[in-house]
Formats: sequence, C-alpha cells, structure tokens
Amino acid sequence: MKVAIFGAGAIGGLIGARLAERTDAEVGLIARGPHLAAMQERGLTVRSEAGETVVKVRASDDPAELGPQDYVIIALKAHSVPAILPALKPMLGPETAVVTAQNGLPWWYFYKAGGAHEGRRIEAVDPGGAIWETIGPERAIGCVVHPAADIEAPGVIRHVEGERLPLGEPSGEKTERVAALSKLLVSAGFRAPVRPELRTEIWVKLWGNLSFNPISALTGATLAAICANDGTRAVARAMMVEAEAVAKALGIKFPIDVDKRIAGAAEVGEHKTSMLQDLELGRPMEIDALVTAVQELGTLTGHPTPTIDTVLGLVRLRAATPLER
Ligand SMILES: NC(=O)C1=CN([C@@H]2O[C@H](COP(=O)(O)OP(=O)(O)OC[C@H]3O[C@@H](n4cnc5c(N)ncnc54)[C@H](OP(=O)(O)O)[C@@H]3O)[C@@H](O)[C@H]2O)C=CC1
Ligand SMILES: CC(C)(CO)C(=O)C(=O)O
Repeated sequence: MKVAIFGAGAIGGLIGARLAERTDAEVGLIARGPHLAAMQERGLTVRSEAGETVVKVRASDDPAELGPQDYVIIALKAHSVPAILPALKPMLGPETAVVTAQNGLPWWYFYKAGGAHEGRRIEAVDPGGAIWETIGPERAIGCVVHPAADIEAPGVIRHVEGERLPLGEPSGEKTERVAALSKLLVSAGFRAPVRPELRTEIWVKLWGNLSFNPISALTGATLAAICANDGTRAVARAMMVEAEAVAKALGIKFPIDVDKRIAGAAEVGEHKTSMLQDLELGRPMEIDALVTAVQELGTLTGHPTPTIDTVLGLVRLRAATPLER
C-alpha cells in the first residue's frame, strides 16, 4: 500500500513516522525547508513520554517523485492547501483517496451531506471551489485529529499526547478503503475507528478550536489559563453556544454539552494552541477554517454569530499587526 503524507510537520510527521516504523506501507513524506533537509540527513525523530524513536523515511519536496498513491494524507494547515493543488496532481491515480487530517471544517463538508446544502462549497476553506474541483470530493476521507504535537527542531517531532484519529467517509458508509486505512493506522498504534457520523466529531473538536485557538492567540494564554479565567471562559462559551446553534441547524446532534467540552479543554492543561504557536513563530494562523467558516455557515443558516464575529475581527487584526514594533 502506498501512502503519502502531504505536509509532514507536527501531525503529518507523527503519522508518517509511525506508519514507516510499524507497518509495511510504502510511506512518502512531502515537506520542505530545514525540516525536510534534517529528515533526509538524519531520519525523523519522534519524542514522547514513552521515549525517542528515529525512523528512516523517504522524504521529498517533489510529489511527482512519489507518483500515484493509494492514500494521500493531507496534514497541512488548511490555508496551505490551495497552493499545493498543482503539485498534488501527480500523486492522484484513479483510485487514490485523499484524507483530510486537519482541524476546522473540511472543504468536502457538504458532499453527500444530504439536505438543502448538498454539494455546497465553503468559501472560507475552499476559495472559488478550487480544492473541490481539483481533488474531487469522491476521493475525500475525513479524519479528526486529536493528538497534540509540535516540531521541536528540524527533523524532530514532540508528541505531547493523544492517539485518536477517527475516520469517516462523507457518506458515512464503511467502505473498503476507509476500513483498510483504519486497519493501517491501528497497526501504527493509533486509535482510528471508522465513524458513521464523522461530522458530529468534527464539530465537537471544532467547538474548542474555534474558540480557544483565537482567544489564545489574542491573549497568549494556555488552554488551562483560558478556562480558569472567568472572562475568557465566558467568551469561549458564548462562541461555542453560537456555533452549536449553527451546527444544530445543519442537523448535528451534540453528544456532550458546552460545559463538558470546556472541562475537556481545561484538562489538556498548560498547552499553547497551534494558533498561538503559529503567531509566536511568525507563521500564518489557521483562522479561516476554524473561525471564518463557522461565521459563513452562520450566515448560511440564518443564525447570528456576534461573539464569533467580534473575536474573528480581533484575531484578524492580530494577524495583520506585527508582534514587535
Ligand atoms: N499540532 C497539533 O497539535 C494539532 C494540529 N492539528 C491540525 O493538524 C493540521 C496540521 O497541523 P500541524 O501538523 O500542527 O502543522 P505544521 O505546520 O506542523 O505542519 C505542516 C507542515 O507542512 C509544511 N508545508 C506547508 N506547505 C508546504 C508545501 N507547499 N510543500 C511542502 N510542505 C509544506 C509546513 O512547512 P513550513 O513550516 O515550511 O510552512 C509544515 O512543516 C492543522 O490543520 C492543525 O490545525 C490538529 C490537532 C492538533
Ligand atoms: C489544542 C489542540 C492540540 C487540541 O484541542 C489543538 O487542536 C490545537 O492546538 O489546534
């Protein structure tokens, strides 16, 4: 089985290292810059509480070198996807499945969703529908990413915690291809069940990301600190209540309530969200897939999102303003 990871950073590197180390899959990693050079020279190191492993990996910045794949796992930040579409094409054969291992609302969200919005593109994640047109939604397999990881140094991934990578077809069916991917990820040590209702899990994860990530970027605070502070917890809660109304209008039935979700985020502890890490490193923040997309669906469903709109305005200005003057 041929599996390529497009964007072998924190999450893609973790998945790729585990697949290369523990399975028979032929694994190729697409990366760039000093991180790619380090992986090519010294292999990919994964550090966790369990210890350290160094895996020899096939890594490149040229997808054409790897050729058509059975699975391409996209583990890029959502805003990086439109730019890689031309480069992705050589990896797509007639049967290639494309897995979105990303936070936020995926570009294929309304494919086989049924209902009034069937086939709709989400402009905030897929400007002009270019991703939908190039990849084709029939290739998409969804994945909710629960592990937390970061790139500690070029070629070195720190796996903080978490093994859960639930998967799902947009149709909810348990197809052969999603079952085979699940088996592969399980043999790599992840918990990767196939879910009939992955959109519900996407929203439960997004609840936290749409609120805590921008609040952390605005305040510099960790998840634990945002949850412990009355003011920031109230802002996060208000954003989550607004998002809940939007999701419910789209048919989502939440298995837990907002307060349980906040308690879950607090338990992650003194962890800086990926958005805060990006801000501190001077990288673009994943604002559109996490926040703008929910605002867009609020407008679509006729549910106002005043708190989300306010935080979105603030975090956009944060993104546009240099940290040091
Ligand atoms: N990290 C985490 O703990 C979690 C992350 N997620 C989600 O997972 C997804 C991936 O996040 P994460 O792993 O943190 O992101 P990273 O930034 O660590 O990884 C993405 C990698 O892709 C590389 N890249 C970007 N564009 C290209 C390109 N054109 N060619 C080759 N490589 C490229 C980046 O390189 P460069 O740095 O040079 O841009 C980077 O190394 C996101 O949606 C995130 O929200 C979800 C849960 C937890
Ligand atoms: C905080 C974490 C790791 C889990 O909610 C996350 O998804 C992010 O930082 O973007």
